[in-house]
Amino acid sequence: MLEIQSLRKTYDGHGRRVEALADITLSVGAGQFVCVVGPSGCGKTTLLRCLGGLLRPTSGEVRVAGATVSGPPDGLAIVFQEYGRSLMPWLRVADNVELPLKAKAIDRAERRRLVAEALSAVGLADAGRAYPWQLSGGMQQRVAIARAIAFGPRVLLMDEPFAAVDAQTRADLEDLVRRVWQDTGVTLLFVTHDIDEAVYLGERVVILSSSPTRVLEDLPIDLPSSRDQLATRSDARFVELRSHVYARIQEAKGAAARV
Ligand SMILES: Nc1ncnc2c1ncn2[C@@H]1O[C@H](COP(=O)(O)OP(=O)(O)OP(=O)(O)O)[C@@H](O)[C@H]1O
Repeated sequence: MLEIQSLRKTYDGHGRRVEALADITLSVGAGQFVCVVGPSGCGKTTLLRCLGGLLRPTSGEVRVAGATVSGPPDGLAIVFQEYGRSLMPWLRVADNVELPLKAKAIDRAERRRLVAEALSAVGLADAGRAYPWQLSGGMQQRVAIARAIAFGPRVLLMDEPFAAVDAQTRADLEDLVRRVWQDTGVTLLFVTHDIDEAVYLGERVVILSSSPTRVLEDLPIDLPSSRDQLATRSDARFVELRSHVYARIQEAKGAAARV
């Protein structure tokens, strides 16, 4: 479903040249849940932006569902970290969730049904008439997730979506995303700097190197598909996998420091 071939992205400007991505090759099959981790500043957001058609690669190719990405692809939704900036403060919650649906050829009754279903899936069935600023940060992020679900994407990209919420809310949102993935069969690429989160959520964890950024390792997560915040995180295999990812990232940071 997602094909990234020899992707390179260099930013040029104001006398500063940054090679954000050196050479990334990666593919994600339909319905897979892949997490991407890497040292700070290694280009995780740049990678998602190239996939979402928001940035043009310097070279290489990105394909979504077989088509080369040259602008935002059909059937692709993105959830960003800054929920505060991604929701329209002057629109009620239900209208925020409905907004992207207006671009689709579906009638108002069906749109309303999809909105109600998505809000109920994220536990906000009774918040439709509230304004985003009347909700807590975790609730606002759930609205952003509801908006993505209601749209019915084939591909969902998430860029550190839970970085700004408290630990308890974060755990609830992680389980919510696993549930949405299992219920909808959406292809999910989830960027995070949190190693535990990546191992807990994904079927694979792709570890990126420091700049110049490449794929250091594509690690299958052989944990049972039913995950639980307490049982999974104390499982010996979970501890082994997270230690492995941690060691690889430390190694990458060490290699970068020696350059
Ligand atoms: N618009 C831009 N113009 C110039 N340089 C940029 C731009 N966006 C990102 N960069 C640079 O590209 C590199 C990768 O940035 P990016 O935000 O993709 O990394 P990241 O892995 O998501 O970072 P973090 O883990 O801190 O969120 C950084 O060195 C950053 O300074």
